[in-house]
Amino acid sequence: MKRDLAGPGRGCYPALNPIKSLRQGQRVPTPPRLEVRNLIRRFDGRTVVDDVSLAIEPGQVTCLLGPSGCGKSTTLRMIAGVDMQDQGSIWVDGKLICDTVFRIPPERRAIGLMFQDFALFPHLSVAENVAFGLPKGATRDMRRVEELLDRVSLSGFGPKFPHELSGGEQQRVALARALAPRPRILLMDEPFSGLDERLRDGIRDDTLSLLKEEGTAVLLVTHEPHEAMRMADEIALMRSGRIVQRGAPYNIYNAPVDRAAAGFFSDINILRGEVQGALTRTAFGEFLAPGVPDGTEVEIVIRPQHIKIDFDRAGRGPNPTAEDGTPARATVERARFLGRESLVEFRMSFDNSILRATVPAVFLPRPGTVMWLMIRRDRCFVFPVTTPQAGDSVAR
Ligand SMILES: Nc1ncnc2c1ncn2[C@@H]1O[C@H](COP(=O)(O)OP(=O)(O)OP(=O)(O)O)[C@@H](O)[C@H]1O
Repeated sequence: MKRDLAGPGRGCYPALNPIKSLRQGQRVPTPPRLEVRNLIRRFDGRTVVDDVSLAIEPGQVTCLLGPSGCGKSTTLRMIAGVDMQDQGSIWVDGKLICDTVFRIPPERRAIGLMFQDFALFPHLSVAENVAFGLPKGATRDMRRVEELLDRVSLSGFGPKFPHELSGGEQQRVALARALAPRPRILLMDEPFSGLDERLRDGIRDDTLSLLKEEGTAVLLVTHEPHEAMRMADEIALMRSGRIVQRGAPYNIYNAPVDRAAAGFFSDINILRGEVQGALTRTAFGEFLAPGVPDGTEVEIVIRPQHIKIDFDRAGRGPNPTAEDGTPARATVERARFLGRESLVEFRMSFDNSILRATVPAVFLPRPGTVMWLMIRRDRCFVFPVTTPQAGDSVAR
């Protein structure tokens, strides 16, 4: 059945009601460039995408970030139209493009794709590769091709063939090819994963400025927190098929929703304690746990860079402060210089547990040295106890 997508009914963006809005003297809200609502996908009875909803504005880069197998690529494939959801709908500029009944085919979605294997056509020149998605015929807009090649710093490369280019150059051609038809939306699946580590950050930055210039709404899939922090206006953190947290990189990093979210972005230390009278006792003094019943175990998460180190003063540490709280005595187990920072592992006198601290300098105290540690209380997160995960340092 052919349906008029602009008209009322299923294809009409339900949040819009111009008449009502105008009566109230308000501006008509613009629908997001891309919106997915409650997408669900099951394979062999297993739910791999579980009620995923997202909205992306023009010029915005959203990163779908999560560990391998959490359902990121499957989400992208449904938006691209190469896989079908079992439930949920996909909307572009307020118009339905796909639900479980209605489906616009991939080639008519005006969505650009740049997937992991961005393979260029080997028998076509660079210019022909970039022109591939443009309307066919003699009038193909070669000015657009030249403009894009120039913009990805490959002007003059048009007559070359893909095998004559480096991996980074090929990636830039692939980006130009994806952007040539001016897609309203670009879906990128681990687009930088094949590149040399040293090249990546530069290419990420160049790609980001081009995407911003073009005003494209971008959904980028990655399992690398560093990449998401560098590229995203918004991160959607995904785990086991669900989006567990969404927000600006700063907010996701500084206000993680749970212990696993904190641990996804960096190494973490865990202090464990039992709540008694709304307080948890740790090596670093007492922490407030308001409203938590007595006897509940909680975890206090602290990143290694938020641990302060001080010297021993004949068996005493620094005086407690409001910001840092009570210092705790610890002995150096080992110290390593990692380039940008030094990583020092301490054994806590309080309970023999290990805590890791980083220092942005060369700092290599001898094993056995007694020192005092303080933790930035404003950088601690208190969560109910969950199962330990690889990489955690747990103190009790
Ligand atoms: N066609 C399929 N048939 C059966 N299972 C599938 C199919 N496609 C994906 N899966 C499964 O769905 C889950 C999610 O896969 P998906 O590729 O979306 O994960 P991902 O987060 O993108 O992982 P990665 O970062 O490793 O690419 C995986 O367990 C995968 O094995």
